[in-house]
Amino acid sequence: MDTRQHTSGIELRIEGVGKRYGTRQVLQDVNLSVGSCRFLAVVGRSGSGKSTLLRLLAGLDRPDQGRLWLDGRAVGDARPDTRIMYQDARLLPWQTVADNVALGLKGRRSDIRRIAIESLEQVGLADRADEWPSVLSGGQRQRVALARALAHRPRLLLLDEPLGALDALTRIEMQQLIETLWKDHGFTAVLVTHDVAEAIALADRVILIDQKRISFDLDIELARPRLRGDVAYADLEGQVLSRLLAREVVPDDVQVA
Ligand SMILES: Nc1ncnc2c1ncn2[C@@H]1O[C@H](COP(=O)(O)OP(=O)(O)OP(=O)(O)O)[C@@H](O)[C@H]1O
Repeated sequence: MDTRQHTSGIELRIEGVGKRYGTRQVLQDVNLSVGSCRFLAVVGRSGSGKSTLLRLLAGLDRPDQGRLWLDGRAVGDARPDTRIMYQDARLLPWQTVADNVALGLKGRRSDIRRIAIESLEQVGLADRADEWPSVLSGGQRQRVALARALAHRPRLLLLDEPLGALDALTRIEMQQLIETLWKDHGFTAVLVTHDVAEAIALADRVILIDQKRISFDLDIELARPRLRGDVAYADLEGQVLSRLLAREVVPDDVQVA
C-alpha cells in the first residue's frame, strides 16, 4: 500500500444540528455542506463550540437535534477513514515512534513497518523511527501524530487546534507541511483554530461560530502558497477578525434560550 497515493476526500453535510450539555445549548441549527477535498477552517471565541462540532463529525459525540452525513452516510461510530489530531500528540511513551505511527494498522508486520516508515518520511522524521517519543521536541511529536494519521490514508482529517502549543516558526513550518500533505493526499480537512491568520493561510473556506450558529462564512480564493504580507491576505484576515471581535462577550452566552 502506497501511503502517498491520492485518495478522494469525504463530503460533509450537516443539517439542523444542535448540541447541548445539560442545560447549556452549545450549538443550534447548524447547517453546512463541504465538498470532497476541501479545506475548511472553523474559528470562534473560546467556548463557542468549535471542538464540539469536530467531535460530532468524528462520531465521538451525538447531536441532540439534526443529522450529520459523511459521503451520504449518517455519522455513526468512529470510521477508519476519519482521523482526528489534537493540540497534544497523544503518543504512547512506552512505544517507539514507528510503533506509535503503526498503532491500529492491520496486516503483516513487514507491511506495517513499511507504512509507518513511509508515513514518517512524509513528515521528515524517518530517521527517528526507533527512538522514544520523550526525546522528541513538541513540533516533532506533532509531526509523528500527523504521520500516524497519514498511515491510515484518511479521507477526512479533523484538526483540533493541532499547532496551538508550538512556537511561531515551528507553527508556520507545520502549516506548510499540512498544506503539502493535504494537496498530495487529497483528503478533506477541517481545522479548528484560534489563529485567524492560520485559517486564511490554509483554508479555502472559513466559518465563524458565534452564539451557537455559523454566523459568518467566507470563501478564501487566494492562490497558493499564500503570502502573509499580501494585501488580499490582510484584507481577508481583517474581515474575519472584525466579525470575531464585533460582539461583546455576554457571560451567559451559551445558556439555553
Ligand atoms: N463533555 C462536556 N460536558 C459538558 N460541557 C461541555 C463538554 N464539552 C464541551 N462542553 C461545553 O461546551 C461549550 C463549547 O465547548 P467547546 O470545547 O466545543 O468550545 P471551543 O470553541 O472548542 O472552545 P476552545 O476554543 O476554548 O477550545 C463550552 O461551554 C464547554 O464548557
